[in-house]
Amino acid sequence: MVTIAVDGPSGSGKSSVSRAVAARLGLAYLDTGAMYRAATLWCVRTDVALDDADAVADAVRAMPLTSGLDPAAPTVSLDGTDVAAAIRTTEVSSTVSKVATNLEVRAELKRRQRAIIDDEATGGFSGGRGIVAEGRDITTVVAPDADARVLLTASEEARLRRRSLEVHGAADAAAVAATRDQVLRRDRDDSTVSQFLQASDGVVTIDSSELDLDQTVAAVLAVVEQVVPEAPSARA
Ligand SMILES: Nc1ncnc2c1ncn2[C@@H]1O[C@H](COP(=O)(O)OP(=O)(O)OP(=O)(O)O)[C@@H](O)[C@H]1O
Ligand SMILES: Nc1ccn([C@H]2C[C@H](O)[C@@H](COP(=O)(O)O)O2)c(=O)n1
Repeated sequence: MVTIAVDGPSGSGKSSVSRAVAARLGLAYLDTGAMYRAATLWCVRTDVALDDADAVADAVRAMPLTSGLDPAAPTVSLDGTDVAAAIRTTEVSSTVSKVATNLEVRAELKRRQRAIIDDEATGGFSGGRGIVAEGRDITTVVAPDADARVLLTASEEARLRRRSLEVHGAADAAAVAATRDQVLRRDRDDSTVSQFLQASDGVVTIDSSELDLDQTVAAVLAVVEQVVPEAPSARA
């Protein structure tokens, strides 16, 4: 069983890179940001005001969330309904930090994330091979005992350009400006409860500003090979 933890700010490439690393190593893949997004959507759909911290925490503790761990096709569903697209709307992206900065919500989602990671040690999707989990507090709070811990960073400019291209299909000044809230303001709010802007002790930093996706995946695989020599070999 190998556990790989990846944290980083918005647009640093955590999800794309972690998915690819999990696929190459035959591991499960857990997108913890999707869990916070699903929690936000659940509150909206059950008419819970996001400013009511106690009501939000109660709603999240009762949330019927399922996370599919196949890196080739990760899924997220609420009460059996696929919400993969619904959790990526601008409405969810711009309000998710309200839920993610609720400390009772964090405790509940940490408990669920830990249970998923532990399940992969004995079976689960990977059949006991292990998992790549990514988010904001995986290297520090959820899995500080992970075999490999990586902080994936990129310059503000690179992160804005990537998110702008992804959401607006362009990276001109107007498109980048429209992306600032979802990247910079969100990081500012989220970093009040998690440490993902600087690496903690023992966490390896990879700066992807000047790397393309394949090069970044290769850099993470190289770290894994170095610090976890017993990890499964990467598939082509
Ligand atoms: N090294 C890279 N070079 C160029 N583009 C990249 C790189 N890494 C990721 N991308 C692209 O940047 C966009 C954002 O990547 P991704 O969603 O993986 O980031 P993230 O860190 O998970 O962001 P968030 O936390 O906001 O969800 C995607 O379109 C992805 O294809
Ligand atoms: N471990 C985590 C994962 C995510 N979050 C918060 C921070 C983000 O605003 C939100 C959505 O994450 P994304 O899908 O953009 O990676 O969830 C967190 O606080 N801790």
